[in-house]
Amino acid sequence: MNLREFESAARELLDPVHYDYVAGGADDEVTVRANEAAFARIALLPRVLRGAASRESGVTLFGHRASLPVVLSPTAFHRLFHKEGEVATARAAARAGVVMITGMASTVAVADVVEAARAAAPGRDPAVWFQLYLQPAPGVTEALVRRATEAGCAALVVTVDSPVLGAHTRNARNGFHDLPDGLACENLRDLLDGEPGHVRQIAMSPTLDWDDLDRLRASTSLPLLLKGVLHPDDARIALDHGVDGLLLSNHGGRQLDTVPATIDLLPEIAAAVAGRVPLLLDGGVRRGTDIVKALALGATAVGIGRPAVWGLAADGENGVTRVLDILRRELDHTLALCGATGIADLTPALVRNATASAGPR
Ligand SMILES: Cc1cc2nc3c(=O)[nH]c(=O)nc-3n(C[C@H](O)[C@H](O)[C@H](O)COP(=O)(O)O)c2cc1C
Ligand SMILES: O=C(O)C(=O)c1ccccc1
Repeated sequence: MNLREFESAARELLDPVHYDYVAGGADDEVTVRANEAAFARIALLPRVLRGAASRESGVTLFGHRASLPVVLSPTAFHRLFHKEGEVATARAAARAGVVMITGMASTVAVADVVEAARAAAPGRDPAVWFQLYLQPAPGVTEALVRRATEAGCAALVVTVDSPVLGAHTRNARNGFHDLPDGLACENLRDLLDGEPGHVRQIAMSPTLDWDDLDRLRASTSLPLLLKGVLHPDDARIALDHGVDGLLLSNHGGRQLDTVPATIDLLPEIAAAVAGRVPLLLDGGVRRGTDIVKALALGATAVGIGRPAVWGLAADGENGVTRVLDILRRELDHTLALCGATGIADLTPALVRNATASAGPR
C-alpha cells in the first residue's frame, strides 16, 4: 500500500463535489501540481556501509516528543469526509504519536478534538495545535484563542496566506460554498451572541498587518507559528515579531496560484531562518523519500494535508492510522537505503538536483 491508493479510495467513496473540494486548488492548479512534481525532480544520493542497525525518526517540537517528523496540517470540515470527523483524525494522530493541527474550520469543537486525542492515548499527552485566521474584529480572535487555550492546545498556527480566499474553480463549478445541513464550524458556534457556526463567519481580511500579529503575540504565551510565509524577507520579519516557528506552505496550491513549490523555496527560507526556530513544510508530501528530501534541505518536520483526508475518507480513524503507518515505514526504509542512522543525519549533501530524466510518479 502507498498513499496513492488512499487517494483512489477517497475518490471512489466521496461525493464528487467533496472530492473536488479536497483535490482542487486555485485557478489553473499550477501550484497543486508543482508541489508534487518538484519533489520528483530532486534526487537522493545515498551513502553506503554506514552500519546503521536502527534508525531514529522522532523529533521534538516545542518540548513535545513526536514519534515522526510528520504533522497533520490543518484541513477543514472532517465530518464531510467521515461521520466521526476530527474525532477520528485526532485519535489516529494521538495513537501514532503525531502532532495534529486542528483547524478553525473544524466540524468538531476544539475541546472535543483535544479530549478525543487524550482519551485515545492516555498518559502520552498528545499534542494538538490550533490553526486560525486572524479575524479583523480583535474580540473574535481573542475568543477563539481562549477556546483553543482552554481546550489544551499546545501551539497556535496562524495562516497568513489568505487575505482573501483563493479562487477555487472546481468549487465554483460545483456550486460548493457551504456545509450541508447538520454540519457546522463548531469553533465558531456562539462565539458572538447566537452565531450558528456558518462557514461565512470565517473572515478573510486584506486589512490585516504585522500590528495584528503583534497583538496576538502579546496576548498569548503559547508557541506561535506562521503558516504561509513564502518570501524569505517575510520569514525574517516574522522572527523579528517573536514568532516561534514557521510552516512553509502554499496552502496546497489553494491560495495564490503559480507560486513556487514549497520544496523549491525551502533552501532560501531555511537560510533566512538559520536554525533559530523550527521550520516545517507542507505541500505535496506523499512518500518517505519526500520527507527525507525536506529534512535534508532544512525542514524540522513536514505536514500532510490531503493524504490524511484520504485516509479519513477511506476508513475513518483506521484510515488515518494506516496513512501514518505507511509514511513511518517508508521513512525508515528510505533512511536505511540512504545509509542514515536517523533524521539527524539528513543534510543537503544527500540531495542532488535531478535531471529531466525524473519521470512521472
Ligand atoms: C480540504 C482542505 C482543507 C484545508 N483547510 C485549511 C484550513 O482550514 N486552514 C489552513 O490553514 N489550511 C488549510 N488547508 C491547507 C493545508 O493545511 C495544507 O497547507 C495543504 O493541504 C498541504 O498540501 P498537501 O495537501 O499537498 O499535503 C486545507 C487543505 C485541504 C486539502
Ligand atoms: O479550504 C481551504 O483550503 C481553507 O483554507 C478553508 C478556509 C476557510 C474555510 C474552510 C476552508
